[in-house]
Amino acid sequence: MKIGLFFGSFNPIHIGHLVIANHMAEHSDLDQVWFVVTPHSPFKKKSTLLDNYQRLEMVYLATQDYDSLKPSDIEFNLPQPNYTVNTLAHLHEKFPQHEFALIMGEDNLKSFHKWKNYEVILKNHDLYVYPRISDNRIENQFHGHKKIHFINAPIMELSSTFIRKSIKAGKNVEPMLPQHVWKYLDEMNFYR
Ligand SMILES: Nc1ncnc2c1ncn2[C@@H]1O[C@H](COP(=O)(O)OP(=O)(O)OP(=O)(O)O)[C@@H](O)[C@H]1O
Ligand SMILES: O=C(O)c1ccc[n+]([C@@H]2O[C@H](COP(=O)([O-])O)[C@@H](O)[C@H]2O)c1
Repeated sequence: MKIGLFFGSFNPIHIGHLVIANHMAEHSDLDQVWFVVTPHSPFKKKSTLLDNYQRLEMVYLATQDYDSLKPSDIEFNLPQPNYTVNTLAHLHEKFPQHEFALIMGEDNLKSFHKWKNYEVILKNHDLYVYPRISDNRIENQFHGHKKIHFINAPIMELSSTFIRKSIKAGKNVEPMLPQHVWKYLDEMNFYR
């Protein structure tokens, strides 16, 4: 199978993530999309992060009704911060029968040259890039690259940061979250 990996903190997972992942599964040659819950992203502070298993539970709740979308805890037992190149090597060993591609927003492609061993990632994997509004420009080396595929998914300008801040300020965020996720985080009093 060809599997697209959507890496993120998912703190919490929101409708934006789900729309992009579903679009990739439905409108590209990817058979499945796995949401890889990252314990500690290399460029992010850990301070506002919920526990790994609580973030995984929310991804599970968001994806349970979709056959082609799956949660993954593959990074939970790998060294931190989690470098994607290491995770890809680990996945290749564990699932030699699958082909793994990376899903990322245009914003992340603009800083992709700062990722650990990004040349190795590009040598061995396809990148599926969706549009995202952001500053900066895509490096020349990535224009017309045969491993980089631009997929015309809808632009969803939501962010987990905005959702967390809104909850803290007592605002209603229900429409921005998959329904089961909203119920769970409301019951658990997360981000208040
Ligand atoms: N609204 C969105 N549309 C498309 N991609 C998104 C959206 N929000 C986040 N992403 C991308 O999804 C991946 C996982 O996102 P992440 O969990 O880091 O969410 P985030 O909403 O950007 O989080 P935070 O606001 O906490 O930094 C990242 O590659 C991020 O760029
Ligand atoms: O491997 C790297 O050097 C690297 C650097 C930055 C980000 N990443 C991955 O990209 C994912 C999205 O990053 P972020 O910071 O936009 O949440 C994150 O979960 C990491 O898995 C990976």
